Amino acid sequence: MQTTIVTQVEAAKMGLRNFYALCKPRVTALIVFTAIIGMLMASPGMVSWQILLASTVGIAFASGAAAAFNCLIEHKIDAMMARTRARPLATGQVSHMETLLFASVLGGAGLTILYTWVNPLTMWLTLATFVGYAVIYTVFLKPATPMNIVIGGASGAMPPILGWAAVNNAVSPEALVMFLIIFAWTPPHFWALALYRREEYAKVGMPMLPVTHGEQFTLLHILLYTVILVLVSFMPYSLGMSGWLYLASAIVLNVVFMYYVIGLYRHYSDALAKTTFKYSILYLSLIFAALLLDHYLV
Ligand code: HEM
Ligand SMILES: CC(C)=CCC/C(C)=C/CC/C(C)=C/COP(=O)(O)OP(=O)(O)O
Repeated sequence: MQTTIVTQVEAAKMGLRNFYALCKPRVTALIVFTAIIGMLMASPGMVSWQILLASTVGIAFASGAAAAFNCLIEHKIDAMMARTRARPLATGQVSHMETLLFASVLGGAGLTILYTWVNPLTMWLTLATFVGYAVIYTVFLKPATPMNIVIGGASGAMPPILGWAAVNNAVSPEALVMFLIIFAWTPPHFWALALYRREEYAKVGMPMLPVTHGEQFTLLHILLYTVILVLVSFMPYSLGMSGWLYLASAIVLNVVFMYYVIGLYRHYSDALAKTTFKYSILYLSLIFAALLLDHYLV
């Protein structure tokens, strides 16, 4: 009897772990972080905790559901790539029906929370973001063009706009600047990974830039988008949205990013591409943290 209960508890824990993994938790965490900064930047003072809580939960649920839909649509290619083969759908630990139900309930709950406790504008923008990633990017762009992530990156860049809209019920130039930072950051972020994973993408027939146009062309594009990122990252300061603390942080973060990207362009290695990819995540986390610190301290 006791053994049966223990087994059932273990099975339930395993089930929860699988559904959690479907939400791509670490990516969703950074997405939600940028959304929260969008909320906090939207007001000179403190934002009401009810709006903060409802928006965070609503956006997190919608983002997790979008990731789960992506896993559902891509389970076959996920099963063929070393990086993704342990995902619960690829291993068969959760079924297609369970995933569909989970993603629908989670996404529906997220949108309902946003509509009811935040505002309809945020709900509609989040729905558009959801469709942009789960349908436009995953179904149409990803298998069709090496520019998939440039266009699809618009969905990943939306969270600060969602956060801003949650607080102000509007979209403003400051929110667009934060959008632009993530939008310009996405190509170096993804192509650094796609370079050292290019054989896997080629094997599953995904037309990622290193597969279709080769190493040197991809490196040049990483470099060009990083230059755009550097320019865009100074906009919060030049528009008077942020002060010296942000400026100093952006300079340091940009110098390091350019150092990696130029190094990669001159002497490519998988190890340096991996370091650049990892640094891209640190870069985005810190530049958004700097926006926030500057907002409250300077
Ligand atoms: C179309 C846009 C994007 C593409 C194609 C992309 C692609 C990827 C890929 C392929 C990985 C590796 C995941 C893994 O190994 O499981 C990854 C990791 C990651 N991405 Fe992105 N990404 C995009 C946008 C974003 C955005 C907008 C954010 C956050 C604001 C983000 C944050 C992260 C984080 C935190 C990781 C590390 C995950 C981990 O360590 O498990 N990405 N990205
Ligand atoms: C608020 C809201 C609805 C946000 C949705 C936007 C969203 C979840 C963007 C995530 C971007 C992402 C995980 C890209 C991974 O690329 P990939 O899917 O090509 O990577 P993979 O090869 O690891 O599956």
